[in-house]
Amino acid sequence: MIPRSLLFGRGLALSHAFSNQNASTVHQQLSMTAWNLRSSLRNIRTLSLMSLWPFNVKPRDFSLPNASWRPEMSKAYEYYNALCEIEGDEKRRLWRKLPSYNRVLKYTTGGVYLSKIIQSKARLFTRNIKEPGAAFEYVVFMNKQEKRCVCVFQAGHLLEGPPGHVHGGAVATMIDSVMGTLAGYMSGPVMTANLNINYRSPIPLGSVVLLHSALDRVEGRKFFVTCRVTSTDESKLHTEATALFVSVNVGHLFGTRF
Ligand SMILES: CCCCCCCCCCCCCC(=O)SCCNC(=O)CCNC(=O)[C@H](O)C(C)(C)COP(=O)(O)OP(=O)(O)OC[C@H]1O[C@@H](n2cnc3c(N)ncnc32)[C@H](O)[C@@H]1OP(=O)(O)O
Repeated sequence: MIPRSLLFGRGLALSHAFSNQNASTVHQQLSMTAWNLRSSLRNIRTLSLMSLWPFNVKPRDFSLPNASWRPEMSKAYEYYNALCEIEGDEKRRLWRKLPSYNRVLKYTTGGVYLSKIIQSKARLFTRNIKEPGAAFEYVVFMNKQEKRCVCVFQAGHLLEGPPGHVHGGAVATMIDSVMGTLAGYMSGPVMTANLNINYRSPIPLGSVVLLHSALDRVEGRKFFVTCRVTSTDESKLHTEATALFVSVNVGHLFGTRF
């Protein structure tokens, strides 16, 4: 049953509308009531879309182009996207564009620290700002055969560190995410064990850069990965990094080793 407070927002009730008001006020209030009813139904629909049931909504793919992308971002995207379409045969394609969602898993159980409410509210750090272009705008292209990937990254205004430039932590976040995505793509679930970064030149806020990441070597569960952040024409080096990722079982990720 729909609660009365939802149907008649702002305390507006039909009985009240008909008792002491003149006709035009009654008409106005009836319109308001209809409006409230419509907006309540909209609310209910929104609530159902927000539910934890995993199969009712197609999640937004944040890696697709949007209006906030600068021409340089679109150009780099189109370049790598064209590489993805070179081979007709799906299996023989060297490059793949990875989709990107704002949740790692729709709903997970078994975490020792997370309540179900926190789990349901959890969002991927790099995708938790909905406003297009405000923060991390990026897309990853993967080349599994060559054990490398390229990420096109446009740094939004919310990522400021030094005036007019991107925060070093935001750069580190992107580097960790891209290297982690590569290691994870090659091996399954991984965690960052070690990350070393050399900042060579600051990245202007709002600019577009490329992150080139490669799998250097594998030793048992250890995946050694490198990353270079450059301008889109690759003439300028912004950042260099190396990292160690250790493959883990799913239980480790959720805090329950089984
Ligand atoms: C799944 C869904 C995917 C979704 C995609 C979303 C994309 C987003 C991607 C986002 C990505 C973001 C990613 C994130 O942000 S991950 C979040 C940040 N990372 C962490 O919180 C990790 C915390 N650490 C641990 O959990 C454990 O220490 C790990 C799992 C790393 C290892 O503990 P474990 O008990 O399992 O293994 P082990 O201790 O036997 O060690 C194994 C081997 O590793 C060597 N070793 C360990 N540490 C170091 C070190 N610091 N330097 C050098 N070596 C080190 C060690 O000597 C040994 O070598 P060997 O003796 O065998 O030779």
